[in-house]
Amino acid sequence: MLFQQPLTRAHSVTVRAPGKVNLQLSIGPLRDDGYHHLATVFQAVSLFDDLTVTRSDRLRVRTSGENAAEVPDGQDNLAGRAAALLAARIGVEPLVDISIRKRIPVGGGMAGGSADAAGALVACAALWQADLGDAELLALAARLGSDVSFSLLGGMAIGERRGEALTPLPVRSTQHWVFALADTLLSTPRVFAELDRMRDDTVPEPVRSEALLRALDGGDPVAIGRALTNEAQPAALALAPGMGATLAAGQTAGALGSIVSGTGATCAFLARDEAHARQLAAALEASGTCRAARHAYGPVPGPAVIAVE
Ligand SMILES: C[C@@](CO)(OP(=O)(O)O)[C@H](O)COP(=O)(O)OP(=O)(O)OC[C@H]1O[C@@H](n2ccc(N)nc2=O)[C@H](O)[C@@H]1O
Ligand SMILES: Nc1ncnc2c1ncn2[C@@H]1O[C@H](COP(=O)(O)OP(=O)(O)O)[C@@H](O)[C@H]1O
Repeated sequence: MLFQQPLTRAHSVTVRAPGKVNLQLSIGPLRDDGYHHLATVFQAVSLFDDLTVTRSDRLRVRTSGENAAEVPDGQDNLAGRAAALLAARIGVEPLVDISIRKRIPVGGGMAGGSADAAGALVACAALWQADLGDAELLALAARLGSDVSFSLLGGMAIGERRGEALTPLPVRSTQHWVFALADTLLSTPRVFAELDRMRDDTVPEPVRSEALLRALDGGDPVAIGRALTNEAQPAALALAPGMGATLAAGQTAGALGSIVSGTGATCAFLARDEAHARQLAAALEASGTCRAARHAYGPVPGPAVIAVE
């Protein structure tokens, strides 16, 4: 059992849930159901949201931290939806206060909402001593959003279909990243719609990048940096052109790879090692092309219980 940590009548459970970056994002044609087939390589990274779930008389969600005002409350919040879905599945009332401390940039292409949903599944499963297997928890995750299954799994994985069909990848090395946080938020459906608008009718099915998988196998950061690709990037740049200057600043400062994270608006820069990442972060902040630059590393495990009361 990967995700469940049964507890005896705890009052509250705190979980730490990581964000993600896509090292490859290949996007097929628009499907009839409004989604796109993907071939992506997800990596969970050390930018974390902390989420505390406490027994209560009703379902509430409160958010604090950067851009908390942009995050909805209650069942519009993905963490609230996750708690309600799990409660319905196991036949209990979703009577919990969920308090989220956000560090993953909101609308940043780093799956913060999905991290919170996955964190809520783990925390509530522990609080309610839910007797579910990993496969069933992953299936609940997939119903909440395309990215939530990976947010639950953590580590590194290939994602296919909507992104929910996962093949875990072995971890051969640690990557050090700098994430340049933007002043703007980007909406995932808007970026996909812009991509569809920019493309002609002959979009091929997405394919896994063998070059990236080989580079990850070898663990050489220079090769990994060269193999980073993101087909959503032109659409994200069309909607948030300011990211162009951020990407250029990272390249000038010596990043091994510079890429929009998912559908943006965060830019991700690969560094040689931790010291190089700290230099890059300082150079990006000095460039004035982003709101802030954060060092993080990956892969890291999925949501983990860090406190029980
Ligand atoms: C693009 C990715 C890449 O990892 O990440 P972000 O940049 O948002 O972090 C994900 O696929 C985002 O996953 P997630 O945020 O869970 O998306 P969902 O809630 O399932 O879908 C939101 C909307 O995005 C579009 N969508 C999402 C996934 C997919 N495979 N095809 C799509 O076209 C659809 O318009 C859908 O209505
Ligand atoms: N717990 C949550 N955290 C962040 N955003 C959430 C959450 N629940 C719902 N949302 C909504 O999802 C939108 C995008 O979520 P987020 O995961 O931060 O970005 P992205 O999809 O770019 O990775 C937000 O603008 C917000 O309206």
